[in-house]
Amino acid sequence: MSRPLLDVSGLTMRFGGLLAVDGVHLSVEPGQIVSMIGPNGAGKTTVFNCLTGFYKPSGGKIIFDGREIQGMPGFKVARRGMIRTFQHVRLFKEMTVVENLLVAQHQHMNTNLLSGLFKTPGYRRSEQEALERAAYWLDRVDLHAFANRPANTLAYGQQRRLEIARCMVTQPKLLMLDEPAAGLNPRETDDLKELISELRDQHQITVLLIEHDMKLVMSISDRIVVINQGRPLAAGTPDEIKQNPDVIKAYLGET
Ligand SMILES: Nc1ncnc2c1ncn2[C@@H]1O[C@H](COP(=O)(O)OP(=O)(O)OP(=O)(O)O)[C@@H](O)[C@H]1O
Repeated sequence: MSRPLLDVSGLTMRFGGLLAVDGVHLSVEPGQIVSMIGPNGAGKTTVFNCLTGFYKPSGGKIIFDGREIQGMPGFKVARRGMIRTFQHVRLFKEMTVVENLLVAQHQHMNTNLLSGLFKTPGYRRSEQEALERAAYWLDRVDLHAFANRPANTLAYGQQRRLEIARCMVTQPKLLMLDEPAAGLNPRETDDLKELISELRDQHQITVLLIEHDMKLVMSISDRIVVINQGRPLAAGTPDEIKQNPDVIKAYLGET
């Protein structure tokens, strides 16, 4: 078996007296789609926040792409290739669709103020590559026709797809999606499922997903990790998780 891209052990996050995440372990192999599920308030988003450097975990080890990253600031984690979306759409709403994709790449571009001021050949090359990547991903998410529209004029499902494109232009190693299907209609959810599968199958992207839509989770995931009250409850294939009595009791039984 290959080395996991992400290997989390004993992850703990305490907010005052509340142990929101308590000894979570998680392993994600390259090229897999792994879903994290659990009831509301189980600690899933807190795990995401710890992984991506938004929170400094109270304990535990996070190995990403062979390096320990626990406690590393978010911008450094992002530069190492761990990129996420949020539960609520966070686009630059007044900017156009394509501008959103260019801004995202600037943080990752190998240029500085001087090269930008003097428009050096290296800077121009980077700009050109950024534009080409933006065009490529706009095609993939079916938004090319909307490139020059302000992001806030897009339908909700399109904004969600733009967020994924915005992650993809930064060429991540791990794409983390926090409830990407929330608020989508069944048709948009199907499109999303197709897009995420395409990312894995055609672009070899590894995906870690938080999602409440069980139909989507069960059909798309290679592995599922279940968290309940901050603690790991079960991990396995969709079939194993569907049949796990603890999971049925804690989570699926509720729906
Ligand atoms: N910044 C914070 N300060 C204090 N408590 C927090 C903070 N963030 C999360 N919590 C608490 O940690 C617990 C886990 O919350 P979290 O949002 O991680 O759950 P979740 O599994 O993502 O839930 P949902 O599925 O509803 O999004 C909750 O009790 C929440 O109130």
